[in-house]
Amino acid sequence: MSHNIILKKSNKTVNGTVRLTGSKSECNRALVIEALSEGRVKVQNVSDAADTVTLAGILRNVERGVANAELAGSNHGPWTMDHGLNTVNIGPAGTAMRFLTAYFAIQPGEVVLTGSARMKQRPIGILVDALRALGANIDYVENDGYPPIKLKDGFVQRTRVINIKGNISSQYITALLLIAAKLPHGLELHIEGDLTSRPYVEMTLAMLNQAGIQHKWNGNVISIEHQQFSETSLPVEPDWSAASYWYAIAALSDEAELFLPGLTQYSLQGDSAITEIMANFGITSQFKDGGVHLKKEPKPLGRKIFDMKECPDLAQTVIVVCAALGHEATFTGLETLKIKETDRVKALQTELAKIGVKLIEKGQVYKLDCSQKFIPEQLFINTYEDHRMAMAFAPLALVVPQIEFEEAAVVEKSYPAFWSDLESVGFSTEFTA
Ligand SMILES: O=C(O)C1=C[C@@H](OP(=O)(O)O)[C@@H](O)[C@H](O)C1
Ligand SMILES: C=C(OP(=O)(O)O)C(=O)O
Repeated sequence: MSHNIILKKSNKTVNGTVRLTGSKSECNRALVIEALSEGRVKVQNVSDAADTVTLAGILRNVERGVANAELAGSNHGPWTMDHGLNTVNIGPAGTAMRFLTAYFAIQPGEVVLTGSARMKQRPIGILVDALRALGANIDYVENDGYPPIKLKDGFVQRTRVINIKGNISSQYITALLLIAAKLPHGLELHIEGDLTSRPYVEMTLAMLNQAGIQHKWNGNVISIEHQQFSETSLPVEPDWSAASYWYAIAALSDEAELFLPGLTQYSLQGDSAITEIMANFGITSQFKDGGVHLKKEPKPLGRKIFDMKECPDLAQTVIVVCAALGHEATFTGLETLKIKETDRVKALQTELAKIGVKLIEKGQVYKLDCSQKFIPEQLFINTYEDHRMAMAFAPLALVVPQIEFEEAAVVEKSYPAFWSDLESVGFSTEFTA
């Protein structure tokens, strides 16, 4: 049953402490590393993001044995039995889809990996081509280049050198790096062209390193030899992408003092760049007491050019804040937004039009035009099955008296407590039937 949610805030002051769930990106890497490590690596602080819960459930079931009749026979949860084959449904979880493709490619047994309707439109051909070149047997079940895919038995490594395009999704590269140390001949990954979302690749290598896996990165070549994981635990930091919505709330408030425990200045998460971005909107970040304190300072607005290539998940947050403030900024690095949970560029354009703001595409550059901006009494925001559409527009409730969001549960993908956390600092929420 789906419910919308109505969000209001009667004043523009926001104070409080918000404990964010673990990073979905860190946690999904940690879970795959744990599964590959044969019991050596343990994850600490597992996130309750739905994407992570799904991935953890699948890996737990693999550990218990793919042929487990009870699980395979059930139509509930991620496992179903379809024409005698195990079908694993990862729903809308992009990283889980990509990481599991590499993971299952080198496991014994046959599995069909599928996902939500949107997942079937999110490309995976670059990763499948790379895995096939390595020696995996993979078939497309419906459309070439897209899930669902059938991962068959009989992986035999044919080469250690793989060329891969870097400009579509870094998740393909992470997926390959995660399995690299398990490959009998290791992996030498040659990244062709630009590398998008680079901090996510750095996060992967840093976490592998914490788990005892060494790498070399020279120019565009990353290599990992066949190696054993060491006995260790992988701690997961709270989610900086989730923190970005609190920075946006602070930016649209008159007065804000927020404490986000557990976040660190030298994070593995590239989205910690939100501290530097939001300094342009008068938000100071002070790292003390084991977390970050945000404070709104009365300052003129700062820079007007933002490149989101290294932090694409912050794009919606920052664009909505600029729109709300009438800050006519220019954005680059938005290319990959079109293949995420929805076409985020189109979704932003449609929803911003509801406050008279245009996001104008000129080749690789996007410009906000706020000349016709207006603040309505009420707003209805469509969310397109994209958690970040809901969360990025929620801070607007500091400016618009009442906002209704389609499908409140959409936020569960990465931040299940989002609405209750808003309530805890004085927003009012009401679910509609
Ligand atoms: O590796 C990861 O954890 C992620 C990488 C990014 O994707 P792309 O590399 O496709 O930009 C990001 O948008 C996504 O939310 C999480
Ligand atoms: C793009 C995202 O996730 P994924 O690619 O893992 O579905 C996201 O969380 O913004």
